[in-house]
Amino acid sequence: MELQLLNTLRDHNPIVFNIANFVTVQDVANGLNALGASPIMSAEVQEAETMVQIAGAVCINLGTLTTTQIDQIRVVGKLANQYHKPVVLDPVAVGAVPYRKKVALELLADFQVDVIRGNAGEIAALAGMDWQAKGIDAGSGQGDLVEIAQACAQQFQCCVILSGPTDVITDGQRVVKVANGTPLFQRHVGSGDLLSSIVAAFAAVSPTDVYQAAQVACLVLAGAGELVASQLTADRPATFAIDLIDRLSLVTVPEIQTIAQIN
Ligand SMILES: Nc1ncnc2c1ncn2[C@@H]1O[C@H](COP(=O)(O)OP(=O)(O)O)[C@@H](O)[C@H]1O
Ligand SMILES: Cc1ncsc1CCOP(=O)(O)O
Ligand SMILES: [Mg+2]
Repeated sequence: MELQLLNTLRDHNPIVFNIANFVTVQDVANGLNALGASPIMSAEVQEAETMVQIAGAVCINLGTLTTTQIDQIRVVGKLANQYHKPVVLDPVAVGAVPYRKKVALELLADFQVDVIRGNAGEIAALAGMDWQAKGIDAGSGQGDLVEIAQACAQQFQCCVILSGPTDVITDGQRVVKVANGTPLFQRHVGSGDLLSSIVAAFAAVSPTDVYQAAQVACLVLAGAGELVASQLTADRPATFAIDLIDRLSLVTVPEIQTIAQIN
């Protein structure tokens, strides 16, 4: 895995254009900034073309979608394809809310995304596979996570990250698993949103190999979280979230390499 991409990202400080949800927008902005990217959020379709032009990549989050935002997303997605900017889609809660699934499938038919990043409930829903999602959370199911992720990637001709205790990253054929992390990620709302935006940041500095960018993003975030958790003496979700921002700013390639659990 090309972990040096972390240093490349910090050298280039790429602009990441986020269509964010209103729950976690500040966590996402601060997380990207700490890592070494330059976040910008926009909800205005009139400035869509400029946003896409100045950005290295686009992250589209469906967490608090509105009809106006869906129209903006459609314009932004098509512009990103036209300007060859990588697009990451975070299909928040499509496994639990049929309307969201319908919207996500329509958007996926309107423009090409490079990476879909979701939890098991979200990726299974897009792949049309059986799963019991629970709100924004993964929920439960019996299916094989690698098969679900591969089916989703093949259906939408893109990379898929099915995140959770182990992140499954696939381009539809090849599969890499990152087993790092901490259960504290699940105790903080917005961990998945941050991962999606970090994937976009790495895609901005690796636009010709988003599969590689997806792997590095998963390892850097999960590794940083694991390092934070190893210093906490109790279950402290708020402290975890604060310390994660600091760690994203300080973490080095050798530190991540030492703890990497990849297969
Ligand atoms: N139980 C867990 N153990 C380790 N890491 C986890 C665990 N649950 C989630 N993560 C990590 O949290 C991040 C967000 O993933 P996830 O919780 O699946 O997204 P979402 O918040 O969208 O449901 C990922 O980096 C993932 O590796
Ligand atoms: C609580 C909530 N409601 C709509 S979006 C959102 C945040 C989802 O964040 P994540 O999927 O990263 O935990
Ligand atoms: Mg999520």
